[in-house]
Amino acid sequence: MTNTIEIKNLTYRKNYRSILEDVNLTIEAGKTVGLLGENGAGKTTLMRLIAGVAKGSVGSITVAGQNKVPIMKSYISFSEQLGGFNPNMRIDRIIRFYEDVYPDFSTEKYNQMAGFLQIDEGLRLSALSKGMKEKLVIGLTLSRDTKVYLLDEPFGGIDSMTRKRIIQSIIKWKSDDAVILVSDHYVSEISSILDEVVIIKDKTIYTHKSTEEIRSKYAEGIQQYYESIYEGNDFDD
Ligand SMILES: Nc1ncnc2c1ncn2[C@@H]1O[C@H](COP(=O)(O)OP(=O)(O)OP(=O)(O)O)[C@@H](O)[C@H]1O
Repeated sequence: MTNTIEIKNLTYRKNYRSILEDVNLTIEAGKTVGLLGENGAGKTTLMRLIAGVAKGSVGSITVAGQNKVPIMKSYISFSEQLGGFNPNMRIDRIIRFYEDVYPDFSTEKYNQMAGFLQIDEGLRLSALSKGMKEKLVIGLTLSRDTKVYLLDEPFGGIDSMTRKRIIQSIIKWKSDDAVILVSDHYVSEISSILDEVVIIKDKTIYTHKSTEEIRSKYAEGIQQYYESIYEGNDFDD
C-alpha cells in the first residue's frame, strides 16, 4: 500500500505562539480517517497546512509523493467555507466556477448529490442557512476527483437525517485509493465509515490507530475512547 500523506517533524507557530509541535503522520492510500481533538487543538490548522493554505511551517509534508505546493494543491479537495465568494452570487454560478477552475470537478457527480442535498441552485449564497451552506460545501468538495479530501467539521449544522445519508454515501463517492480526512467532535455518527482515528492533543498527534484496534481493545466505542484520552487515560500498550 502506498502512502498518500506523509508528514514529518511538522512544527507550526503563528504570532510567536506554538500551534503544532513535531507532528508525524502517515496515511495510506484509500483510508478514511477521523481527525479528532478539542476546540483549538489544531485540526483546522493541520488541514490548512496539508492543503498548502497555511504557510511558514517547519518540517515536511508530501501528498502522493509530491512536496511542491502547486502540485499538492491539485491533489487535494478542501472543504473551504465559500468565504471568497460574493454573497450575492447565485449557487449555479458557484457551481459553474468550480467547473471552470477545477478540471477534475464532475458536474454529474454534483448533480447526483444535489438530489438529497436539496439546494436550490437559483438562490444566492447569502440566502442559504448554515446547514444549507455546509451541504453545498460538501457537495462541491466531494464532486472533485482527487487523491485527498479534507473535510473540516463538515456536518455541524446539517440535520441528522441528511447527515446520515451523506455519511453513508461518502464511501460510494470516493475512488478506492482516495484518502478522506474528516474532522469532527462527535465521532459516533461517522465512526462506521472510518478506517482510522487520529487524535490531536497537546499540540501533536497523541494517537493514531485503526478503528478495528480501538474497538477490539476498548469495548465502549470510539467516542468514549476519544473522550477518555482527553480525560487523561492512556491506552497505549
Ligand atoms: N489566524 C490565527 N492566528 C493566531 N492563532 C490562530 C489562528 N488560527 C488559529 N489559531 C490558533 O491555533 C490553535 C488551533 O486552532 P484550530 O482552528 O486549528 O483548532 P481546531 O482544532 O480546528 O479547533 P475547533 O474544533 O474549535 O475548530 C488555536 O489555539 C487557535 O487559537
